[in-house]
Amino acid sequence: MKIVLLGYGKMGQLIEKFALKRGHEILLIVDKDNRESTLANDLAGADVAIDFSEPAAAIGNISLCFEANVPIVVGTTGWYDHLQEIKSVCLEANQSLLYGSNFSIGVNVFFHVNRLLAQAMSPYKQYDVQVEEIHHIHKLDAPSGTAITIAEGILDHTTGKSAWINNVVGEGEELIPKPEELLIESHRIEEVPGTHTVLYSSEVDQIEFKHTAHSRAGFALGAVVAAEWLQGKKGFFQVTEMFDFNRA
Ligand SMILES: NC(=O)C1=CN([C@@H]2O[C@H](COP(=O)(O)OP(=O)(O)OC[C@H]3O[C@@H](n4cnc5c(N)ncnc54)[C@H](OP(=O)(O)O)[C@@H]3O)[C@@H](O)[C@H]2O)C=CC1
Ligand SMILES: O=C(O)C1=N[C@H](C(=O)O)C[C@H](O)C1
Repeated sequence: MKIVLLGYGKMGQLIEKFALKRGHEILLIVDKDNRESTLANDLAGADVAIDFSEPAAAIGNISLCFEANVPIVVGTTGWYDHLQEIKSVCLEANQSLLYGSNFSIGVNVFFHVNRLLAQAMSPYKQYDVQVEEIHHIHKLDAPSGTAITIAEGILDHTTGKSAWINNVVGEGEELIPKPEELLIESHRIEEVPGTHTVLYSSEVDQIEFKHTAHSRAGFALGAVVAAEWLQGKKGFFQVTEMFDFNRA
């Protein structure tokens, strides 16, 4: 595949390595030096674009790819308030987009089991549930996209909780969750790649369900595999659609 990289920071550079290893070609890199001047014409000839830029840049990059008729994989988080609007544009314009808050296999298994766990816990009202995420201090968005996906999985299966709220520990005044609110607690510590924990706590015990990324390799390889998966498909997809957990 001929790939355009939108964003060439920590993730973009690692994705380049995995893409080359898997026999792909990097056609164009769009980053701080050329992002203002990049036009749809510059993307001509690309099979796919992979966006790991920043929350404020994602929508512009998606529009650029739609204009250029180039399928796009979006790993950038923090733009999900615009998801429905982008989905409509994508479908109306017959374009291809795959997005995911987390491309690692481990986290996608975690998403699946998180839903099963929420279902199993739903009758036991003596347990309160909370999500915790830990990331590096450079992260621009909070809560993490992964934590939002986890929270949505819990909210879908937990009666009595209707929305999530977020506290970034050490930043501003901490919100006290109401019983119907699901707390996502965010921590920003040194260079942590990404740790997510779901906690069910009662007076007598606690269940901790945790995923720890040891590096960014799982995210980067997953993004390249997602770009391969998207080839020849039209429509609006989530990374979870690449996995079939019902086989086991
Ligand atoms: N879905 C997943 O599996 C994962 C998602 N992420 C998400 O990916 C995003 C990037 O993460 P990461 O690589 O760690 O961040 P970095 O800050 O290391 O890299 C982002 C890069 O994007 C550049 N950039 C900013 N605006 C644009 C633009 N309009 N077009 C192209 N490039 C632009 C930045 O340049 P400059 O510094 O000059 O502004 C920077 O080099 C984040 O939103 C993060 O949450 C991260 C890991 C996994
Ligand atoms: O910014 C990061 O680093 C990460 N962002 C994604 C998120 O917001 O969930 C995925 C991963 O946890 C790393």
